[in-house]
This record gives sequence, C-alpha cells and structure tokens, in this order.
Amino acid sequence: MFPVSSDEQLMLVKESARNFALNHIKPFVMQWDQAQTFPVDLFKKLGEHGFMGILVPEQYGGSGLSYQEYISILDEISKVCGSIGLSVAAHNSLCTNHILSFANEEQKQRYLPRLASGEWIGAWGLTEPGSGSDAGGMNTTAVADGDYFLLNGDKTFITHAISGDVAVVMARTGEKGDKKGISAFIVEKGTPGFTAGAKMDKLGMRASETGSLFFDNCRIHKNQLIGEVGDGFVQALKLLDGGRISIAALSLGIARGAYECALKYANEREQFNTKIFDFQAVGFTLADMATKIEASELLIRNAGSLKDQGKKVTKEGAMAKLFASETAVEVSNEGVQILGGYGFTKDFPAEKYFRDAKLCTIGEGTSSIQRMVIAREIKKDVE
Ligand SMILES: CC(C)(COP(=O)(O)OP(=O)(O)OC[C@H]1O[C@@H](n2cnc3c(N)ncnc32)[C@H](O)[C@@H]1OP(=O)(O)O)[C@@H](O)C(=O)NCCC(=O)NCCSC(=O)C1=CCCCC1
Repeated sequence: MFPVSSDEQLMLVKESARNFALNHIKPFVMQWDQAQTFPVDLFKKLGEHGFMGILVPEQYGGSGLSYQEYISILDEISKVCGSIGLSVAAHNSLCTNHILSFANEEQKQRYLPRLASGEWIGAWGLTEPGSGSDAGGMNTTAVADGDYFLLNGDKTFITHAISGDVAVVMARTGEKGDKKGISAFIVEKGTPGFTAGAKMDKLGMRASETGSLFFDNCRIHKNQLIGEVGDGFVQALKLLDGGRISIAALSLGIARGAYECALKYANEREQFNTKIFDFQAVGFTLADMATKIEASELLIRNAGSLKDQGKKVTKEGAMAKLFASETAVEVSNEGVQILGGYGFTKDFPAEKYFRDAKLCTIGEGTSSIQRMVIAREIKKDVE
C-alpha cells in the first residue's frame, strides 16, 4: 500500500520532474543517444531530487511517494528522454522495490538508503539467454553450501548490468521448471565470481545501459537471500505487476512527446498554401493519436490508483502496459509520418521517440505475454 496523493501534490511532483528533465536531461539527449552514453553522474542528481527512491518510505531515505506520483514522474521524464525514464523505472520498480517489498529489516537498512540517494544504482536479473518470456525456465543455479549459496549461470538484457552497484538476481534452488524452486538473492558488485559486461548496441533506449551478468562459482552468504528459499519466482511476478504500470507510464511519456512534436509541426508546416493540420488526413490522424494517449492515461491511472490502495493489479497493470506501449509505437510511427522527410532526420526528436517506443512492447513482458496474463485473469471470471 502506498500513500494516496491529492491533485495538488500530483501537480507539484509533475512540475518538479518536468523541470528536472528540461534542465538536466534535455540538453544532452541526442549526444547520449548517438554515443550510447549511460550518464552515471545524472543518477546522483536524480537521487538528490528524490527520483531514485520514489516509493521508498522516508525512514529509509526515500521520497515516500504514491504510485500515482511515480507515474507522473516517469511520464514527464520519458517525454524528454525514454532512456532515462526506462532507467529510473528499472531502478525504482524492480531492484529497489524488490528489496522494499520482500527483504528483511537488516537488508532494507543496508540497501534502501544507498539506492534511494542515488549513491548506488540497482539492477534486476530475471531474464537469461534461454529464458525470456518463459521466465520460470531459467538455468542459473544457486546451490546451498553451508552458510552460502554457490551461484552459476548468466543473465542477459539486464538494465544497469555494468554500472549497477547491486543486483537482485533470481536463481534456481530447486528442479528446473519448478516455479517454487526459484529464489532471489542480493548480489553486490565486486563479489568474487560475479562479473558483468557485453553492453548491447541497441536500436533505441540507447542512453539506458543494457548488458549481461555472469556468475561463476559466486559465493553468496545466506543473509543475502530475499525471503525464503523458493519465494523468488512469485516475488518477481508480483513485482512485474507493478513494474508493468511503470513501463506503461514510460510509454505514455514517449507517446506524448511524439504527439506534441507532430501537433506543433502540423500547425506550422504549409503545403498547397494550407497548414497540413487542416488536411483531414492529418487532422484525423492527430485526433486518433490524442484519443489513444488519453485512453492510455486512464488505464494507467486506474492501475496506479488500485496499486496505491494495495490491491492486486495483475490484470490492470498488463492492460495498461499492453495498450500504452502499443499506442506509443503507433503514435510515434504516425509522428514520423506527419513530419515526412524531416521526421526521418535527427533534426527533430520524432525518430528517437519511434526508436525508443518499440522497447515498451517488449521489456517487462512482450505484448503477447500481457495478453496471456490478461486472458488468464479474465478466465477466472467464468470459472
Ligand atoms: C506470466 C508468465 C508467462 C507466467 O509464467 P508461468 O506460466 O511459468 O507461471 P504460472 O504457473 O502462471 O505461475 C507460477 C506461480 O506463480 C503464481 N503467480 C503467477 N502470477 C502471479 C502474480 N502476478 N502474482 C502473484 N503470484 C503469481 C501462480 O499462481 C503460480 O503459483 P501456484 O503454482 O498457483 O501456487 C511469466 O513467466 C511472465 O511474466 N513472463 C514474462 C517475463 C517478463 O516479463 N520478463 C521481464 C524481465 S524485466 C525486463 O524485461 C526489463 C526491461 C526493461 C527494463 C527493466 C526490465
């Protein structure tokens, strides 16, 4: 359960995130994107402004904000830069929230203040080269050895794999395929046998670092286990329920940015002595874009409100992510089309929104996985 926020609080948080994005992110967006730079120093600043421990209660050094406020922050940051929105989402809803939601008091005291302040960047390791959508089919093992577990295996597509200071990692403590045979561990950078690398060269989200984690007889003390042995898979699925709302908010920000760029252009650009907005084909396209963005926001706000009330959001989170991410792809695609040749150049942000949007239909579960989750939930209504 998270605190409920008033409209005024939401507006203040939105304004503060917008100002942060305009002052500290916007001037560097294309430079970071082109060079595929992960701006590590920015995360200290994000921490100073309270954006690294958004959901973390003040007693652990966080901002203690609601999910609705979290959505507003991600929306505003992602409107300026999807990559930074993605990194903020991965840090807050996965690594940090895993510790906040399921770790013991000692673990919370050690990790949350560092993560919330931006001193440490968090990573979260579920996906493997051989298990993406079928997350439960992982091969990484954690074998009990006295007071320790011995971790062996690889994780891939991990946000902050290389620059992350601490990772929450899921590994098999039971038989392959046994969903109750997966456990979650906190692994700190520098632990012998734990290395990271293979930074990926990506289509979009290029300023958000993605790479691999490698475990080679990595000895982890049992104190680093989160919850009980066998809890890891259900913990991960519960986190993804909320994480998917954050990817939906990221999608919303990207769609809004793409839409505003296209709207402004259509109202300035003239062809055949007419503003192109006034050609019905363009005006109607913008009308559809605006409608889908508003529908996305309503789904996201509904899921966020249920989350703040401590309710289960498996279906609502998946619906919000499915709709908002598919909308971001459609809207950014139309955005490039409305700008025509200019949309295909790096002189306008339209092409970057288009490249960044695609990740939203893949990360934290593909659109097919969201449909599978929704279908399983709605089937319960008739069983
Ligand atoms: C939905 C899914 C396909 C489900 O799987 P199966 O069919 O193997 O598992 P199943 O048999 O459904 O369930 C096991 C136990 O678990 C309980 N439970 C399920 N959902 C939930 C839930 N939502 N809450 C609580 N319990 C749940 C279930 O009841 C069962 O327990 P039981 O046996 O009944 O006692 C799951 O695997 C999934 O989701 N994949 C996408 C992964 C995926 O999304 N990565 C994303 C990695 S991160 C990423 O991509 C990033 C990208 C960019 C930035 C950051 C991260």
